[in-house]
Amino acid sequence: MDSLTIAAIATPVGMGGIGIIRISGADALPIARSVFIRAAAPDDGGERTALPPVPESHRFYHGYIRASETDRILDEVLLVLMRAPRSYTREDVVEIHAHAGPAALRAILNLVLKQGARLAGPGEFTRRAFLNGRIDLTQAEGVMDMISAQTDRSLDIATAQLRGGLGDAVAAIREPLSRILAHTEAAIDFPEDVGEEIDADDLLRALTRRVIRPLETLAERYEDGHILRDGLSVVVAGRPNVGKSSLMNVLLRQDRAIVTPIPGTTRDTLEEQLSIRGIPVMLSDTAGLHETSDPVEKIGIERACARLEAAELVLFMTDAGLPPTEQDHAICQMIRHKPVIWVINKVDLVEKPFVPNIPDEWAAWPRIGISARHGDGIDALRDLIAETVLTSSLECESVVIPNLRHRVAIEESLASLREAVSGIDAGMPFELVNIDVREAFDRLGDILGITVREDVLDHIFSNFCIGK
Ligand SMILES: Nc1nc2c(c(=O)[nH]1)N(C=O)[C@@H](CNc1ccc(C(=O)N[C@@H](CCC(=O)O)C(=O)O)cc1)CN2
Ligand SMILES: Nc1nc2c(ncn2[C@@H]2O[C@H](COP(=O)(O)OP(=O)(O)OP(=O)(O)O)[C@@H](O)[C@H]2O)c(=O)[nH]1
Ligand SMILES: [Mg+2]
Repeated sequence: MDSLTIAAIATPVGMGGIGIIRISGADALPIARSVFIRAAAPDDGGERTALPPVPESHRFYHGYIRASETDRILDEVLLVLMRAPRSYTREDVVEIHAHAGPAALRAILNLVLKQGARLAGPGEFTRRAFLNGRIDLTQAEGVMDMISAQTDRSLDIATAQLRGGLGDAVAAIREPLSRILAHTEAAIDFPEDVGEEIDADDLLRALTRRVIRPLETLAERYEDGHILRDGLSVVVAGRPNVGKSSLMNVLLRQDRAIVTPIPGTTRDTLEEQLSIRGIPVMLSDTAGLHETSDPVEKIGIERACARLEAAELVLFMTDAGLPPTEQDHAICQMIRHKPVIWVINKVDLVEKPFVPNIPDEWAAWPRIGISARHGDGIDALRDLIAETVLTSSLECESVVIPNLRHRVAIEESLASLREAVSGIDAGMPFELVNIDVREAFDRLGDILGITVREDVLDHIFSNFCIGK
């Protein structure tokens, strides 16, 4: 990566009150100077002036952006300089706060680029913050999650990560591991000095207690983090016509799915993201499950089954006015190992829902009567979903493992540590054990971005938006 000064529009495209152009690098100030003139301040005798030779850091200057060739004023702006290292990237940063409008901002950006800045790549400001040591890689990833967070809970996770929660947890495990590593390496390099002193039992105890167990605890939190980040996969399943699509619509508060009295209305799987009591949910409506010879319906039902396989919570729906059928029992066979809420729909049609001698499995599921058509019981259903999710898997702690990259690194680290342990148990020489310990240590370094490869960095930051 080059060390050129970079620039980009930092605010969203579109119309808004204010838009910000951000410039970072050694030339940020000279570039800003060449495009900016200060507004006439009364105590300057009404003269427009250039920026002072040494502008104050973190102070707003009021003025204009001027194209030097044409002398044309492009916009009235506020400009702020943040002197290295007291800036987001730890380089000199200049922000131009202009009127937001796609054309206006682009014109200013073009001017800045003409003065020698390069257009920033996706996430490049944050990448520089990382490379210059202001934040670790998990914090950089937290920045990204923060931007894409759509619900309060995913926001909580991103904020914790941004503050360094995960990074600190990993660093706290990496630290004792580094001491163990130093020890085993010394044993190799100077066997006559320390070789005798290393006690295999002590080593095993330290590895297990200080490293392996804390790492295992951290790994367990991945699932929770993933749910809060990508949304819990909730699938509505049941026979045709029980009201699945109606429930989808009422939960989404919009007419998303087609609803008709004709069984077999929903043919394909529909999927929408929503927030239920602050929990991000990916909700799927599926084709009614039953035996059919219709080839289109068949495909829809196959898709529904595939979706059910992957579901993290199933809303199993029956019709309050109808007795359970063979079909219902077949569906239950499919979902019996999953968390299920039994949703009895159309309670508006009956005095009492139809629940005669149901199988044990059904009886064990939390059950709720609703009317998807009239909205009865929907709030209670939302509560029940949140409660089921929170009590079954999600214990939202401040430190969770939110992405696959982290999980893979932790799993690899654990695998190497277990190798090391069995090596020590088997009385292998430290030279060999040390290879595994070093490997485990490096995988933890990957999480923080200490030992991570350039192409991995490219991949992570390519998911960012330009200007961040
Ligand atoms: N106008 C503006 N608003 C913004 C940002 C920005 O870059 N510009 N941010 C961009 O994401 C966020 C705020 N995050 C920031 C994080 C660190 C530093 C920073 O300058 N840190 C230095 C020095 C801090 C100090 O002296 O107080 C450091 O930590 O070394 C700035 C912004 C959100 N709002
Ligand atoms: N009375 C009453 N009718 C309902 C209720 N919920 C849905 N319906 C009606 O039941 C019929 C079927 O509803 P859908 O939501 O299309 O049912 P579905 O389960 O998606 O049906 P398929 O897509 O064919 O599997 C429609 O006529 C709805 O208006 C309810 O709570 N009460
Ligand atoms: Mg439907």
